[in-house]
Amino acid sequence: MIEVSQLVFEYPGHRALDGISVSIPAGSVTALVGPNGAGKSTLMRCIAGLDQPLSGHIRVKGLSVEDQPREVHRHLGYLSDFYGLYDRLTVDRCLQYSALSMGVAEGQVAARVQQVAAQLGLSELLQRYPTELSRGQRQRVAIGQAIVHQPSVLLLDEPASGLDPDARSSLSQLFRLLQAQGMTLVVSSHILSELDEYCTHILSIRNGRIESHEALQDGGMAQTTSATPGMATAADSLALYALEIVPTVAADFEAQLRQALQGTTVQDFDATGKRPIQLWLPATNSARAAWLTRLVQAGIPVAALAPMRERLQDRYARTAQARDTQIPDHVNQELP
Ligand SMILES: Nc1ncnc2c1ncn2[C@@H]1O[C@H](COP(=O)(O)OP(=O)(O)OP(=O)(O)O)[C@@H](O)[C@H]1O
Repeated sequence: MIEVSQLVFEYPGHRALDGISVSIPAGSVTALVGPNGAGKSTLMRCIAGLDQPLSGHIRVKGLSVEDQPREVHRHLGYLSDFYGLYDRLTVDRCLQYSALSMGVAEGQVAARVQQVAAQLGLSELLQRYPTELSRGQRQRVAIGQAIVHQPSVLLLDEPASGLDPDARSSLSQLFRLLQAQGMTLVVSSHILSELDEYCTHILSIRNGRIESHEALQDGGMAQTTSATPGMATAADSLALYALEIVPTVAADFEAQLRQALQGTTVQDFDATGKRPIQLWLPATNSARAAWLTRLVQAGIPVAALAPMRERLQDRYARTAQARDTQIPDHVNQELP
């Protein structure tokens, strides 16, 4: 749906994107993450055709952003991190204006505005002016403006900043609904727990380069990964599981459990049985079954084993840890 190839973008004296190539599949919800200054907003602006890259190409729905920006805009919604609203137009007028400027046929504008207002809980606010709205309500109007023309791709830069927990939760629901309707979303946020709820992919960038781009399995409900992100083959891919054991009082049980789990990457260990042990197991059923058989034969009273989703926060930290422990190429070159 979005194809970015060898994208380079420079601000005067600063290279903000340094050879980004990525393919974002149709119907996915991609969390765009990275530290401050990584290049997230710049990448979104380039995809939206608002900034002209130095080199490289972007295609949205097969259309070239460089050559056909107007056509691309009809398929694309964009919410900037610093969005503006027309304070002298009512909410109704703001939405109408966006719809018309995005090419919605005049006869369909009123219906589209009503539909978007209902989706975003703005129906009661249509006759108000943006200056009379709370921050969260203004945010919803801005999102309404971005989706009123029913784009197939929606780019949202920090959409939940300044929203209260209720508003964040209804925003998550809205994103899930839009995805279910077939929309492709790219959402940047520093609040990983918020992205956790609805993302299917995580795209991590740093210093203008892609650090990792991974799919979260089953729309994110469970996830396979490798012990060393980015270096696994299909055969050695691992998935995160929750292992429940029957609470056991035997004095040497903890040692017995640790012994049985040796060689397995354990993310959260608890020998009391009060909370599940989180651990990485082979993603293939046969290999996992063999592991489980050995565990039971070792006398561990297994009560349940269930796939679980790794929190984005943990995944992000793990990727960063793997990066920090890798020996850079230039260090290798200096070795005798
Ligand atoms: N107008 C500008 N002129 C010069 N440099 C800029 C400009 N805008 C951004 N930059 C630089 O480009 C880099 C990427 O900025 P960008 O806003 O894309 O990062 P970001 O990942 O969105 O950061 P944040 O999480 O803080 O919003 C940063 O180093 C930033 O300082």
